[in-house]
Amino acid sequence: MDDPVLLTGAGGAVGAAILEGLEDAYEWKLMFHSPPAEEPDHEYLVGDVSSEGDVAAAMDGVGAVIHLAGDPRPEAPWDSVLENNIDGTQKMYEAAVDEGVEKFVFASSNHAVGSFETDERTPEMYRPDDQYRLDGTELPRPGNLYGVSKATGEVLGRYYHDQYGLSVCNIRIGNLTRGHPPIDYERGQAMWLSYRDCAHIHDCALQADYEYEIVYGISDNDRKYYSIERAKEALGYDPQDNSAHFDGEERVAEPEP
Ligand SMILES: NC(=O)C1=CN([C@@H]2O[C@H](COP(=O)(O)OP(=O)(O)OC[C@H]3O[C@@H](n4cnc5c(N)ncnc54)[C@H](O)[C@@H]3O)[C@@H](O)[C@H]2O)C=CC1
Ligand SMILES: O=C1O[C@H](COP(=O)(O)O)[C@@H](O)[C@H](O)[C@H]1O
Repeated sequence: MDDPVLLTGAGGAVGAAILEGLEDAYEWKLMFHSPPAEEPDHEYLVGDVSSEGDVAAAMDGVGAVIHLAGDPRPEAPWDSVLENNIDGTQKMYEAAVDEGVEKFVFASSNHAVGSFETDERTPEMYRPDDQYRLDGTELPRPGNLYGVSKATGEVLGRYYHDQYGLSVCNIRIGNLTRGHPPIDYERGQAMWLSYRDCAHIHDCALQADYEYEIVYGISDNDRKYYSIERAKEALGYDPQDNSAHFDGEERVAEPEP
């Protein structure tokens, strides 16, 4: 990727993981919602993804997009997800087409499929010996309006891929936490995404050749109910971390060489 890569939501947690891992790997153009506390080392702008003008300015001159900006709260109300997540994502896609962007990577979520976690399947599906897997070919099944907005983002990508030819990768991100997996939270450990695996999967999504993909963005956890096979096949994802290698905050095993 020779052209700059636009990273929206650059001031957030996922943005931090990506920038920490890939700081020097790309020419970044960062979009913040409010002025950053410290002057970034990269080109940046402040704007809102629901503003056509801000989005056009952000998209100017970029060859690829990682779109993270939005309301990330599972309990977010409809008004907010409609404006920040759905309308914002549609404006991003429209501007990406106008700019002739090649690749669009969208931060989807485990919450797009949250209703697969039925009373009958839980908590067993969160455990290492359970074989239940979602693999990205299933239809969305959101458990909240935030999940509806993420499923809608995936469908917007399908439309812009089919009608305008953009390469689109939807990463259904699990639970990103810094340093160690969530503690006393089986579900969170099953969908843990470490900071370095988060940077790596986004790197893969910028480098690989694909048409339209939906993949799960989790580390290679012993506990899992999301398959990472498609991310491996389509993107060359090779995660290094596993929530089973931790006892609380402590790493108790190293990744396999
Ligand atoms: N952190 C996680 O474990 C997961 C995150 N995601 C998704 O990844 C993306 C990033 O999440 P986080 O970094 O955790 O959230 P965050 O809240 O830390 O970062 C989101 C950023 O987007 C910005 N933003 C919000 N609305 C905006 C708008 N209208 N225009 C411009 N910027 C706006 C916020 O100011 C914030 O800096 C979100 O789309 C979220 O839904 C999905 C699954 C799991
Ligand atoms: O999509 C998201 O998912 C993570 C994990 O979900 P949770 O229900 O286990 O909290 C969440 O932390 C994050 O805020 C959200 O954007």
